[in-house]
Amino acid sequence: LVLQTILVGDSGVGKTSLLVQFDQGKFIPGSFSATVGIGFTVMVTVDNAKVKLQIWDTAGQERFRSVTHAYYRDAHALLLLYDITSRSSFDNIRAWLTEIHEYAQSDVVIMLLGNKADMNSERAIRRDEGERLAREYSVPFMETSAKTGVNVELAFTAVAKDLKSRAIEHPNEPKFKIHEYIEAQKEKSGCCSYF
Ligand SMILES: Nc1nc2c(ncn2[C@@H]2O[C@H](COP(=O)(O)OP(=O)(O)OP(=O)(O)O)[C@@H](O)[C@H]2O)c(=O)[nH]1
Repeated sequence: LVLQTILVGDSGVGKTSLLVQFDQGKFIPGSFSATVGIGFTVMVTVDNAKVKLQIWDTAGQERFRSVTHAYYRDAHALLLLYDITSRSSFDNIRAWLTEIHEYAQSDVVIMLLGNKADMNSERAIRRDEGERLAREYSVPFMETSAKTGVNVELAFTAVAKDLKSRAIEHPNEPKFKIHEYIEAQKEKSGCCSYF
C-alpha cells in the first residue's frame, strides 16, 4: 500500500523544512532552494500495520505551479501549509483550496497546517482563525513547527491512519475519525498548551 502525499502552500511557509523534520528529526536552518518534485518514501506504522507514504515536496513559487498541478491528480493526501507569521500565506489558502478542488481527486484527504508555531511573538494569524478556516472547509487543522518538531509526526501519522482506513474496508469497525483522533492525540501529548 503506497499512499501519495504532497505538501503545498506558498513559497517560504516551510514545506521542505517540515519534510526534513519528519524524515530526519531535525531542523536545518536557512532556506532550501525552491524545490520541485523532491520525493521520498517513509514507512509509517499504523495500528501494527506498515503503510508506505510517498511524500512529494512542491515549490510554492508561481512559475512551478503547472508542475504542481500534475502531482495533484495522483495524490491521496495533501498537507496544505501556511506560515502563522504571514498574513498573505494564510489569505492564499483559499486560492490553494480552489486549485486543489479543481485538479485533485474529490476524495483526497486534506489537512491544514499553520506552520512556524514556535514564532509566537511574530504571530500574524491567531490560532482560532486557522481553526475557523479549517471548519469552513471541513478539514482537520493543527499548528506545527518544523523547528521544534511540534505536531509534525502527528500530522503525518493522522493522514496515514485516515488513508489506511479508507483504503482498507473494515465493515465491523467504526469509521476512523481524523478530527477526533487529532484532538485526542493533542491532549495526550499536552503539546499545545503554550499556544
Ligand atoms: N522558526 C521557524 N522557521 C521555519 C519553520 N519552517 C521553516 N522555517 C524557515 O522558513 C524558511 C523557508 O522554509 P522552506 O522549508 O524552504 O520553505 P518552503 O515552503 O519549502 O519554500 P519553497 O520551496 O520556496 O516553496 C527557511 O528559512 C526555514 O528555515 C518553522 O517551523 N519555524
